[in-house]
Amino acid sequence: RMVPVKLLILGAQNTGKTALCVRFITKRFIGEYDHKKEVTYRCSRTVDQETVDLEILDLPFKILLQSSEASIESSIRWADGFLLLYSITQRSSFLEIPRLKTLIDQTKQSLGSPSCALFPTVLVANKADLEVGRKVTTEEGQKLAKDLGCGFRELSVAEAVLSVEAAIFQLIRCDRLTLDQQRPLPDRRSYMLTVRHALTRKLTRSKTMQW
Ligand SMILES: Nc1nc2c(ncn2[C@@H]2O[C@H](COP(=O)(O)OP(=O)(O)OP(=O)(O)O)[C@@H](O)[C@H]2O)c(=O)[nH]1
Repeated sequence: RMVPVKLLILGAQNTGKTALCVRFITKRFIGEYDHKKEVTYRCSRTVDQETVDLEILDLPFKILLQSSEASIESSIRWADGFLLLYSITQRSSFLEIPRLKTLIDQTKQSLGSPSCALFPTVLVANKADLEVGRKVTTEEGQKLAKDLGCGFRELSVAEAVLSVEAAIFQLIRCDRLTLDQQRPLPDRRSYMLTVRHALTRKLTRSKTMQW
């Protein structure tokens, strides 16, 4: 694939969007960030023996709130796949997810895309290390992901780098699958011919076996 895969990370304030991006790019966990602006991270990774160029856009929640609808929509239109983040310690961030998913679906559908299955999305439940402060169960996360038709991962950006990679790789694999589905179907006539040839061969063989 020549063009980079473009991923957009969305979620409520303090869910760990920037921490996740930085973890993925640098493999390090950095607790606090001064900047609160929109950042696009660029990198290359090997996924299933294939090099993939990536662009990951981190939209801080404040910017999301202040932005005009048009500029959020243009970020959504730009993206090939979405990571929706909430924190297991912040119930309001979990409740924010369906609204964000609806925004994605409406924006993509307004482009004339036929189905929401065409927009790979993974729901990420972050801060799994803060078990004592848990406000959203794993089952609730799984159920929401199922209802919204997304993948699901519960992880801790603070504790594990591999699970962050796994979540992003899952999204890239979904994206690839989507591209495969969008490939044109084989020509109907040549397909019918293939079936006819296969049937003829089978019939001839069974006749030979019978007689
Ligand atoms: N304990 C714990 N803290 C985390 C984890 N991930 C992020 N944090 C902390 O959560 C806070 C918010 O992280 P950010 O990455 O700035 O969150 P954000 O979603 O980018 O926030 P906005 O820019 O406000 O939208 C920071 O204090 C992080 O150190 C995690 O897995 N575990």
